[in-house]
Amino acid sequence: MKILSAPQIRQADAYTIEHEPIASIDLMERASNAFVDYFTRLFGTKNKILICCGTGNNGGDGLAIARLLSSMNYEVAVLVVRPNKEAPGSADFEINYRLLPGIIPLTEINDNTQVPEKFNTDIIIDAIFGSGLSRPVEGLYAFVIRAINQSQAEVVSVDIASGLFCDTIAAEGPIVTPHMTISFQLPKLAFLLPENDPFVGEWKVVDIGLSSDFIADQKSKSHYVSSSDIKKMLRRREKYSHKGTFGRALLIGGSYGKIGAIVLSSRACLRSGAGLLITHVPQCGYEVLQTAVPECMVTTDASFEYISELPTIQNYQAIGIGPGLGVQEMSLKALRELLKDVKNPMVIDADAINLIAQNDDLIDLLPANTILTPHPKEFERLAGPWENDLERLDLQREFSKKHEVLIVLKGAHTSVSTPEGRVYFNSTGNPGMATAGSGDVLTGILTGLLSRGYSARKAAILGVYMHGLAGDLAAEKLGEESLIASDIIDYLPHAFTSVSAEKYLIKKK
Ligand SMILES: NC(=O)C1=CN([C@@H]2O[C@H](COP(=O)(O)OP(=O)(O)OC[C@H]3O[C@@H](n4cnc5c(N)ncnc54)[C@H](O)[C@@H]3O)[C@@H](O)[C@H]2O)[C@H](O)CC1
Ligand SMILES: [K+]
Repeated sequence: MKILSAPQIRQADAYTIEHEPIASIDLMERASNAFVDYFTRLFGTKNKILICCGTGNNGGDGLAIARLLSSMNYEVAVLVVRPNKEAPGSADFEINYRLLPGIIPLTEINDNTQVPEKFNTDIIIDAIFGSGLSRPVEGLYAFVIRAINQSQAEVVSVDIASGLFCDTIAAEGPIVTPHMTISFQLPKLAFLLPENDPFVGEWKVVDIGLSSDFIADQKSKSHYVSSSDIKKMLRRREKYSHKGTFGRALLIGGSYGKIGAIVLSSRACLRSGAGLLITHVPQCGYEVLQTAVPECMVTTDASFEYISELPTIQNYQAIGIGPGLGVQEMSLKALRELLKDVKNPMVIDADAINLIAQNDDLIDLLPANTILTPHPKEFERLAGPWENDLERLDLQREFSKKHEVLIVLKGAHTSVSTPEGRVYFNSTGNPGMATAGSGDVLTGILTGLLSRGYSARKAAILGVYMHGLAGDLAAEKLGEESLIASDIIDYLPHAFTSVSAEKYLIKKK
């Protein structure tokens, strides 16, 4: 799913009106219906609702929502915020103003003294500003937003929290801090920047039927990975296949006390479709691996405690290195040797990333399309510091372009950047996955998918999605608190089948 900028959304709006064609007021009605449809699934008629409206189209939505909810027996009141008494609202605001039934209490406020001290309501629907915000909020609007934020009510924003820009980090000036945002058609970039979290809350995108042709034609550097994107990517295991078909994977890692990391990667790699896996570990890991992962073959290093040399690396469709590796001098030597020789698709994680960050010569040795999987601290070691999330995103994009690698920056909405400068935000995963070994599992999945023949871009997007989905399925059963990395592996088969089963059903029709 593409992420469009506020100006692109405005154009999509205008294009739909002209080409569907549909009257702008009818499109507003459709959007309001879509909002109400989702809202009423979450909140019953027992709740008292106050709808705070600006006088643009976001406010117009608010008025239509008020009318629709009232017709469904919700107890609704409307507050219109209009600093300049004489200024008319947008055309569609004014139409919906006239359509507002008399039974809905309507208050208009024009200056700060009229802002109620306390909102006596269960839910506030925030429809002051939407995607048309053009400058930070001040004056009367600021007063109202502060009052909304201080209220005890549950706050639901229409399209986007009032005061938040669609395409960037939070501006100065007050911004609504909603519990939930119900947004139209496409997610906004602002929803995916962690520091905006207080101004987004939970969010849901509802379809309002903007032109799919127009959206398909738009250039966008940012994408949000949806389950339908994933279904299109997933390959079928062909009937006449054998274990060689799915490729040979090599994992390198582990050190004394950290053999568990490479065990997790190995198990995840095999669960992600690799045909054959060879895991290279220091000698101390031999029995552990053979016992914990009987399906993988094990080769051992000359060193007992650390990786100090490489096995042969030819004939592998994918190599993953890093989990549990450590940053010993001898392991650095082995990594340097690997990078000098390697032509295979590769995944680089954990201490292998730290070693690259500490040794400037290594980054240029990475083959094009290598996947690196840093968490933010590791990425900072690689690419330097940033001031805010938007800067971090730019840095990630630039790093990928400059070094022709894919960066999988781990976190909520893990972002995958490609050498073309595109960024794909993941839509699965939960806070329970912030647990030891979760990253090792991801490295295994990515290596497995690469060995299976997926391109680096597809392996990264798909792997991150499946990792998150397995974590979500595990959390559904086990809860987030107790989730451990092994659970993610245990639920990987369910993640793959849940996506592929739907896909094949679609294919059969
Ligand atoms: N996405 C769609 O296709 C649809 C969106 N709808 C809704 O329309 C809003 C966007 O409406 P718009 O009229 O363009 O802007 P706003 O309502 O967000 O703002 C109104 C108006 O306010 C002025 N303004 C901007 N910033 C400030 C400020 N800081 N202080 C004071 N005034 C400000 C500016 O002139 C704006 O134009 C979208 O979010 C949806 O809710 C449609 O209903 C359906 C189709
Ligand atoms: K809003």
